[in-house]
Amino acid sequence: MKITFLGGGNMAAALIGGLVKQGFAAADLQVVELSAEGRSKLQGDFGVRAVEAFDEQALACDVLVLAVKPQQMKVAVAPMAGRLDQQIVVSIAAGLRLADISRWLGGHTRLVRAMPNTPALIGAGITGLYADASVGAEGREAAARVLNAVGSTVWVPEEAQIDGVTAVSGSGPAYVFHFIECLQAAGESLGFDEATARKLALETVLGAARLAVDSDEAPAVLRERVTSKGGTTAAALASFAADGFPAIVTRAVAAAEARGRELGEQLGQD
Ligand SMILES: NC(=O)C1=CN([C@@H]2O[C@H](COP(=O)(O)OP(=O)(O)OC[C@H]3O[C@@H](n4cnc5c(N)ncnc54)[C@H](OP(=O)(O)O)[C@@H]3O)[C@@H](O)[C@H]2O)C=CC1
Ligand SMILES: O=C(O)[C@@H]1CCC=N1
Repeated sequence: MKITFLGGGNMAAALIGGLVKQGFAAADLQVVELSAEGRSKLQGDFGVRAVEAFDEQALACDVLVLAVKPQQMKVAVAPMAGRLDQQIVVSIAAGLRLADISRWLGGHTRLVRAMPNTPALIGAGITGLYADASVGAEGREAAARVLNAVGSTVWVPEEAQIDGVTAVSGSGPAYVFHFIECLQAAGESLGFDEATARKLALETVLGAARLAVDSDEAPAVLRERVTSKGGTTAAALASFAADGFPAIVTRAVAAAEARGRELGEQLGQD
């Protein structure tokens, strides 16, 4: 399967790195990337063909992954308008709706919306997928194959739910990194040096996530098992509750979802 990426930034590099690690041949992967520095990094790191603008070779792919920023998409896809045929086009852009992308592409409808996340780089991504009704089983399989190479996938039945996936797992790694930063800073405030505090925070998040993934029990049950009555964890969790932690998370995720919808509405007017 030949895959071309439009845009070779953070997320495309995570996907390409993941695909290469999973055994996809670099010769089957291409990138169209404006920046010369970006192109030479992708060529150097992964051995993929990287070009500045679309040419026939870049167009001759089975799957075209649109990986530029939402605000760059309309201009970036213009050179392809009316030149696509059987390619499955997978947009990973936050917010952008398939109807708008289809219009910018001159009416191409073999479109899939995907929302991956950066752990794709280590094969631990999670991607939400939604396909236009005109995409058959083969097209859905092709899109899922790309994303399954870098982690797991879930299909959602409504396109609007991709904004929810974006808010939970697309942006989610940043929330977890932020929590790690805060836990490390809290450790440093107790007198640990930076390296020790980071190790304590990182290994805790890694171990807890692994335990939760491996367990049949709900995270709430695992949490209760750490929480001795009248003990230290109970004191910390009471402090979280007093500060409204669940509501803080709910509001943050709602803000991300609303921003996705807003981006789609604003940029779709063009
Ligand atoms: N980062 C993440 O965790 C995730 C991002 N996404 C989505 O992925 C997309 C890319 O995000 P991200 O990788 O972070 O962004 P980046 O800005 O890192 O990557 C976009 C790349 O595309 C290049 N580019 C811009 N215009 C063109 C063009 N016309 N032709 C070719 N290349 C072009 C940019 O160059 P230049 O910098 O010079 O403009 C840049 O290198 C976004 O739509 C985002 O919503 C989805 C899931 C997770
Ligand atoms: O912040 C963003 O808009 C993108 C989409 C999900 C993660 N990064």
